Amino acid sequence: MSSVKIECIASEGYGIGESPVWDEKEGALLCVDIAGRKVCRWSSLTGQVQAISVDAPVSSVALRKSGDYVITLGTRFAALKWKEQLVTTIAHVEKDKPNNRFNDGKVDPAGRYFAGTMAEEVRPAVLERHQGSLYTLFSDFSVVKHFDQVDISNGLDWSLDHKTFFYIDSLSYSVDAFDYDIQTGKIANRRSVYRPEKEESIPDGMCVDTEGKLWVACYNGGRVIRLDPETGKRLQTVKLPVDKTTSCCFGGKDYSEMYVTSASYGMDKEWLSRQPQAGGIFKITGLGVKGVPPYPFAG
Ligand SMILES: O=C(O)[C@H](O)[C@@H](O)[C@H](O)[C@H](O)CO
Ligand SMILES: [Zn+2]
Repeated sequence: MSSVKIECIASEGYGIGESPVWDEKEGALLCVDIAGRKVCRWSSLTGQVQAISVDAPVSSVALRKSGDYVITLGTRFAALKWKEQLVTTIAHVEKDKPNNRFNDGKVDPAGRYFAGTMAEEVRPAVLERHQGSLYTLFSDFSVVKHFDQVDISNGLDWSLDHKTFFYIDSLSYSVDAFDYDIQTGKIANRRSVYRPEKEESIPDGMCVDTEGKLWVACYNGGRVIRLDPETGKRLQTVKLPVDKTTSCCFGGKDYSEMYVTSASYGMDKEWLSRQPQAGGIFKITGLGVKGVPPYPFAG
């Protein structure tokens, strides 16, 4: 058995840390602070975090084939040039829903950017229900809506054979799967592959490992769990020193390390004093399993 080690690599006290993505070229971890309206980059070489402030809640970040990054910002897909600190809008959805914003997003193996929306929260997990939708941004900058009626659009990733799309609508308390057509980007045949136990609380961000198993960050559950989407069984639980674990990705050397983001938004003083690392980024080593490199947006 490998020995699992957990380290807080940045105690930035993010409001809602989210969307960890390994940038191999930079040897860095990208992530966002949704509430703090920042895109952040932690360098594994210096241990320092650089941040770019933006003018709306930024909920996900992804690599881009042509270099730099793409982000979901408010209800927009946008391009981010890091050095220039320049943000330009690519596409705008839900102009008629001023209380909505994008939430989690990720690029599929063919370079399409998937991201879903939600109503802004009054406090964690309290919001107007069924306001969100799931979208795809294609490389030609066209946008397609897959479905609506989403509460909190969250964790997403694809199976190793690209035939299945995994998705979480947090308040449905279910990890779902769809058939995936990698040629067209279409999804079909939604079903549940896992329902969290009570102490796992709210399923949030998610990533796949090289054995095709799913890792899900449990918001208010203070843990990441490893699931077998074929059997619906939980294989492993890794507890973290903060309750609001939001998302996870693999990165580092050979993608053998796991990075976990967390939130502090909605915690009172007493809770924060018990969990001073809330809103920090954590690195987990010794899991004995590797991850899949992130796909860059093709546009
Ligand atoms: O990052 C997200 O996915 C949401 O924006 C967060 O606010 C929390 O995850 C949510 O509160 C959990 O229910
Ligand atoms: Zn999330």
